[in-house]
Amino acid sequence: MPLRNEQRQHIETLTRLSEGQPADLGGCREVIRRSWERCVGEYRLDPGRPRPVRVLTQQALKEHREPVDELLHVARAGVDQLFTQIAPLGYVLLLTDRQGITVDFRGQREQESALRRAGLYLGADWDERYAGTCAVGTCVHDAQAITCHQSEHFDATHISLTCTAAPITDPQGQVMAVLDISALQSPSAQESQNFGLPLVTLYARMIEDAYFLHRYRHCLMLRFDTAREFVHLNGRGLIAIEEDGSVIAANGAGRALIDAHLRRWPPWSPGWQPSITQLFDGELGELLGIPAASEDGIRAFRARANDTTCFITLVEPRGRRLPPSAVTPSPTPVPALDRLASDDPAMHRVLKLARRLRNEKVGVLITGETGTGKEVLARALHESGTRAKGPFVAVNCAAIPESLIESELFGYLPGAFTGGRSKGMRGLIQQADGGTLFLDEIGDMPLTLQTRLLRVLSEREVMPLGAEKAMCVDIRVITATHRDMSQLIARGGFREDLYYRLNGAQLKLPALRERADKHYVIRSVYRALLTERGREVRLRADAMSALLAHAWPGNIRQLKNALAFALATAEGDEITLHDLPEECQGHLATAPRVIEAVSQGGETTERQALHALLRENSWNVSLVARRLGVSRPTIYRRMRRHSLVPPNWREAGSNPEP
Ligand SMILES: Nc1ncnc2c1ncn2[C@@H]1O[C@H](COP(=O)(O)OP(=O)(O)OP(=O)(O)O)[C@@H](O)[C@H]1O
Repeated sequence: MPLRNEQRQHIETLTRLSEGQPADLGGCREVIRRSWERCVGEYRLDPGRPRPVRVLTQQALKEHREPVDELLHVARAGVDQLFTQIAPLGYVLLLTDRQGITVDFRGQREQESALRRAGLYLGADWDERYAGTCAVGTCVHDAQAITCHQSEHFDATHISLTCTAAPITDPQGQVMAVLDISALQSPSAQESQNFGLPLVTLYARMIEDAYFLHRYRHCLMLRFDTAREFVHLNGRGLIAIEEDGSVIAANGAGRALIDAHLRRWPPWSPGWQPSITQLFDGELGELLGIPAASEDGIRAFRARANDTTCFITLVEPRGRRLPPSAVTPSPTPVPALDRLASDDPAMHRVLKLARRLRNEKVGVLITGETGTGKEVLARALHESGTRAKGPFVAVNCAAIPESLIESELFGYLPGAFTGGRSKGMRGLIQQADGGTLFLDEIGDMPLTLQTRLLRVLSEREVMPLGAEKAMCVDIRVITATHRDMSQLIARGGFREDLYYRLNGAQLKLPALRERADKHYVIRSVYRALLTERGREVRLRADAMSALLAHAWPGNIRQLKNALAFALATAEGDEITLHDLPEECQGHLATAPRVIEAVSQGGETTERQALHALLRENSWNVSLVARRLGVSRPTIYRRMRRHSLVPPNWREAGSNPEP
């Protein structure tokens, strides 16, 4: 067959390359250049002698089809579906084995002879060693998806074709087949093929997963994704396990998670594999109990490899149910604590520890951003323990002026100081006798009082002002802070010995934006507000979506305020997106910057962000507090910390006051 002009030019370029002469490879992609070098160097292919297409005999084809028979069976639906999408665009479909032999094919009958001549046919050999650089062969070699467009093909016979291929890997991660779409003609611009790569990759993954599910259909399997909505439909990760939690096999995403785990915790012995309870932060009984534990059969767990939240469903072995003994019973219910969360992994850990601590006397320090529910958790701990019948006294150390905090906490006898009540006062510590004393914002407690508090804790006695004799108290102390206590201790602002006394155990509440059970939190806060108001108002899906998407710098407090605002202003019997405060409707810019700055611990950035927000809101502190979802005193405190003074106060020469 006479060669066309562009074929002659192509041969010339590749011949120069093979002879080590300078060749014009301008714009040639690295992956293609490496393949060309393999063709001339390793495979000794001669660009000057284009090779005819090789199609295997029926018998030889049968020998190639047999080992992949199971895959061909499972892949059929995916192959047909992909072909219906690409056929109208003039493409054909090839499924090859790992040697590049076409073991399944879909194409247009009316083009049969042209397709056969081009090698787009059942039995055609697309091994790089024979056919040179091509999508299938190069994909097998590099184990990655590739488009080989026109003159990127090595052999001049193929330079009018455009082909895109993606590997289908087996559970060990080896290429077992290749899915390819090809066309006889196409526009010369490579960009015209941009649609192909993601499409073929998607179908290759679907076939890979269908094969995995089929192959391990008699095993227990975990299917996971980072989006709850996709888990059942198209969860990316699949891990087949034994009933004892050891891993049998995993698909691509599952193997990626295992690899990330091994990178974080390198194994002590070669070939060691983490078990499922090492991969995910949960007990085996919790993982095996997923179907019974949630309405949608999905539960969130933390992946230890990268600390992300994974939503997991359990696929039970076909025709076999798990024996009930495999599923450990859920822990004894503790309603006061249980209602605080649904299936957020971080909350799950907090509540598990809280359950254990509820009747212990150890000091509990609750940390977390403002509004995450530290006081709510402290109260739940109190209500769930043996002190529930005793008092719960909450003290916000930041809200009481420094001059009063001592008398408030310790109390005083009549006449102890001028200005005191004539009958004296029982201090808050004494008021908590037999119950729980909750000291919020403990980091703001003045140093002198820290010393006195330490004495109360070690001696279990309190000495009111003006008293000569100490009085016994039986209190459990729970503290909370949103400040970095180690920094505060390093700066000398907090006594280290007191800190260790208070911090017998730490419960760290996650920010609302990080919680996997946001939906549950929104629903329960909303339900509580409706009950309080005795109303029945529906929360429409658009409002719920905006609430789920919002960053909630002020956490649950801000959420509660936003819902209360919507309930107060909504006119009909439902809350829509437009009833929510403007900043929750999806275009808030400044507020998250403030909270980001805070969470990154950047004082300068926090100052700048807060300053910008104050200016933007004409120094209206109430408005800024509402936008950030924090209290006014919190804003005043931050303004004081950063020496931010409103212009009108500067003129009057006064200080910001809460
Ligand atoms: N699980 C919950 N369900 C319903 N409401 C909640 C929940 N958690 C917190 N809230 C509400 O959110 C608001 C803030 O809660 P709380 O005062 O406990 O937070 P905090 O972390 O102590 O805040 P701060 O750091 O500002 O002291 C309160 O109005 C509380 O009622």
